Amino acid sequence: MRVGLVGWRGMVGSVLMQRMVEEGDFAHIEPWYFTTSNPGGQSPSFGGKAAPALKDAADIDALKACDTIITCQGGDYTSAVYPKLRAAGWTGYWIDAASTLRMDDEAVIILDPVNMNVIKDALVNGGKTYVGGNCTVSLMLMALGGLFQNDLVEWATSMTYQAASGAGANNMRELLKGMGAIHAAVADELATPASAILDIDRKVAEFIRSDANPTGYFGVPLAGSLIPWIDKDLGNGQSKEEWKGGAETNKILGRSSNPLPIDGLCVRIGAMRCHSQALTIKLKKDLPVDEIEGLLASANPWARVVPNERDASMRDLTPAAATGTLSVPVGRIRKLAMGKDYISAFTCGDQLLWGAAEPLRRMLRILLEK
Ligand SMILES: NC(=O)C1=CN([C@@H]2O[C@H](COP(=O)(O)OP(=O)(O)OC[C@H]3O[C@@H](n4cnc5c(N)ncnc54)[C@H](OP(=O)(O)O)[C@@H]3O)[C@@H](O)[C@H]2O)C=CC1
Ligand SMILES: N[C@@H](CC(=O)OP(=O)(O)O)C(=O)O
Repeated sequence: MRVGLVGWRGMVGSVLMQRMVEEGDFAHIEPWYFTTSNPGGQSPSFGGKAAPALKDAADIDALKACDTIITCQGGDYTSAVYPKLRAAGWTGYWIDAASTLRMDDEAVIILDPVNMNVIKDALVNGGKTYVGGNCTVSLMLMALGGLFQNDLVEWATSMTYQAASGAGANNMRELLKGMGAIHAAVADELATPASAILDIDRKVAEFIRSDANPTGYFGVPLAGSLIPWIDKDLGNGQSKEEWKGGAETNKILGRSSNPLPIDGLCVRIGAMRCHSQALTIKLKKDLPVDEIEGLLASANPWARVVPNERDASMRDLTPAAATGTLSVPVGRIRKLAMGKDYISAFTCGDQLLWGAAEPLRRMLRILLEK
């Protein structure tokens, strides 16, 4: 299978290449690398596989020569190229990280540990367009698939703690610069054990609010603060990121005609690449906590139940523990005071792996093994 790779050197694309090398995917494909900035340049040789010189990512004829195209180039690229390619008669498989096509009828949102049935139905019916889900949605479903897949959820609300990486590489850099600049603003006082903590705090607050604090990418401070809005304002009090929680979850689960109410607030915090979320879930029936934990743990090999205990939660249920791993820890599961069928849960996971690159890579494998 000739596979066109677009966006391979970006942040999501780099994680995808890394995972494809780790899993030996390049042994099964003929890679053609595309670029928007350096046509004719030398292609990389991921997985030890040589490839022709970089092709122009706007060249429809070159794209048409691919059986499958995987793009992590972004929504603008998808909007510009995908309609032209289909209009030119291309019937290959399009696998995309961008949100542009997600809600189109012809597209399936891919998260195979959760919706392999939906993917297989689409393949049988000739579906050719497969799009990775929103990172927060995918991570929630990887963690809580055991409840959703067994139709045990009446409604759910998710309050998120989303990492800087979701906004892009430059935003990750800005977070780190902000952390460093805050430290520098009070470095002398920190080096002096006798200095007054309220003086340090006042200087930090002044610095965070000052023009010297780097805020060019986020628009407001993130280090030492948080941002309670992610993505566009839909004009009804909801952010687009919050809307995706309900819309995409229901589409992934194949129940757009009978949707579950899923909503919440999405918040950016100063983590690097792990999104966390705290959930309140109304179950359809009263289930014992150990049964719930069993369902979650057995739903897929990556959901890892963390016992609802202090030490285990502090050690294993954090961005620091989950970053760079495919494991999706889920814990803090307990009955809430509202009633026996109300539970809490907390989960976190690497938003560049299950949240972005991994479902694309696995979709390619599904096609190769078809
Ligand atoms: N960030 C995220 O968490 C998620 C992102 N996505 C989707 O993936 C898309 C891509 O996101 P992301 O990977 O963060 O985007 P990046 O900005 O990291 O990369 C996108 C493209 O920018 C070009 N580029 C320009 N300068 C550089 C540079 N210095 N280093 C690397 N690439 C550079 C590359 O194209 P070229 O080689 O052609 O020059 C690259 O493919 C998003 O637009 C979104 O649609 C989906 C889920 C999560
Ligand atoms: N919006 C997500 C990242 C992202 O790219 O989402 P989407 O693939 O739905 O556009 C975040 O900021 O954390």
